[in-house]
Amino acid sequence: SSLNKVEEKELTPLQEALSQLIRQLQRKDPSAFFSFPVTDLIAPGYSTIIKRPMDFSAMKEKVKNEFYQSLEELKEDFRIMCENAMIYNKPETIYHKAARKLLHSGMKILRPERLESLRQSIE
Ligand SMILES: COc1ccc(Br)cc1-c1nc(N)nc2[nH]cnc12
Repeated sequence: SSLNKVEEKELTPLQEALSQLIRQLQRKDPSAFFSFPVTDLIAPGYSTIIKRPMDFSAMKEKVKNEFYQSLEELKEDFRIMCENAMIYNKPETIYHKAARKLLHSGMKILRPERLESLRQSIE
């Protein structure tokens, strides 16, 4: 109607699939360490050490703005996000350990066969 100024935009099949994958991945981050960008306040010097910051909110923004052209590009961002935490944080920290655990569970969710069948379902 003319009242709702903000147009409801339909999600494409790719956006639907990407959003579903992000939901599944976020469930593997119960502490929500990866929900939002890491700030230099939280992690001193982070922005000088980490060249390609990534977090789930940035991924969702990229889905919304149709930045991802494939499921693989999401997998790459997910890997970068986990690797950033393992670069900045020492191995004995909870963040390094959480990132390692998240990476392993995420790679099962994003395993090639799974993405292949999902890709075929949205072609
Ligand atoms: C958004 O980041 C956080 C939020 C809340 C809290 Br408590 C910690 C972090 C955080 N801290 C550090 N050192 N490294 C990270 N890698 C991903 N998360 C983090």
